[in-house]
Amino acid sequence: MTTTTSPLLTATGVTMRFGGLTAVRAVDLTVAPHEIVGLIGPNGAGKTTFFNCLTGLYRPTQGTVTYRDAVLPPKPHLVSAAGIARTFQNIRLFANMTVLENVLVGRHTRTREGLLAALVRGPRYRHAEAESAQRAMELLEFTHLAGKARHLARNLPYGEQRRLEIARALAGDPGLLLLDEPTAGMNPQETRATQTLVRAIRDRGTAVLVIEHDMRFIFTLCDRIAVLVQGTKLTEGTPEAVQADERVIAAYLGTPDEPRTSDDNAAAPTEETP
Ligand SMILES: Nc1ncnc2c1ncn2[C@@H]1O[C@H](COP(=O)(O)OP(=O)(O)OP(=O)(O)O)[C@@H](O)[C@H]1O
Repeated sequence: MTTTTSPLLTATGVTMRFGGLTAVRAVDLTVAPHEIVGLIGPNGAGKTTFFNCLTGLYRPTQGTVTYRDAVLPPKPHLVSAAGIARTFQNIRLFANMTVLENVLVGRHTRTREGLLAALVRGPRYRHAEAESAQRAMELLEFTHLAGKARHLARNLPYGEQRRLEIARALAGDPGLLLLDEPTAGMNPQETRATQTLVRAIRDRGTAVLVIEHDMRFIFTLCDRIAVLVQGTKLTEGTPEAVQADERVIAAYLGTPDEPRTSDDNAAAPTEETP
């Protein structure tokens, strides 16, 4: 579903250098409301580094990222407060907290009650707390985890832990969700369920940008796909166009290529440590 409305997210000329290594080079990308955009590329292409530039974990060496027309500051908490949520390649749940508590943690960007209010536990705080709990339960229903709300996160099967991560990311009511390899380690059934879930997330009004190595997943799910190779955007287009592009096939098959760019006089890294 490609739309003509103005983009939610616009990355312009995003470059990220680590010393002499240019991990991401002048990448432009947009995500429109109601879009599912895929980001693919061989191992080490710069996909996660690019995500880290979008979500404030890294301050890009060059380039800007805007969300709803405002330039995003390179601070993760400000990016999530602005309305962008993400999941990570490796599971990052609070293993010894319940499923419900994990989602409630994700609500903190939406609740404005401070520490004092929490200590006093006045009516406004209790109202906010009840509202958060209700919203968290709705999200657990949506992700088919409501029956496990009181279970410890560490006791969930792998596929459900990944779904819980998505539920937690959605708890801040983001306008854009970034998923980093959401189906890694999943069996085919779990992968199909994730595909259905991502579509449902989009249908509820949250745009999605997804990194994934599972090509069947990406090509059947995304409205548009961008291909990164050695830090540079090789091409971008519909799944059909990208699938038919011989340069993409060559990049994956590993035709002899130029070595990764190494700028002797590159600037020192300016990223924040994640
Ligand atoms: N913090 C860092 N410091 C130095 N180099 C880094 C850092 N993070 C990533 N790199 C390098 O940048 C390049 C891109 O890595 P990145 O993890 O972004 O690729 P990727 O496309 O996400 O790979 P994969 O598909 O394997 O997850 C790699 O050469 C990697 O070694």
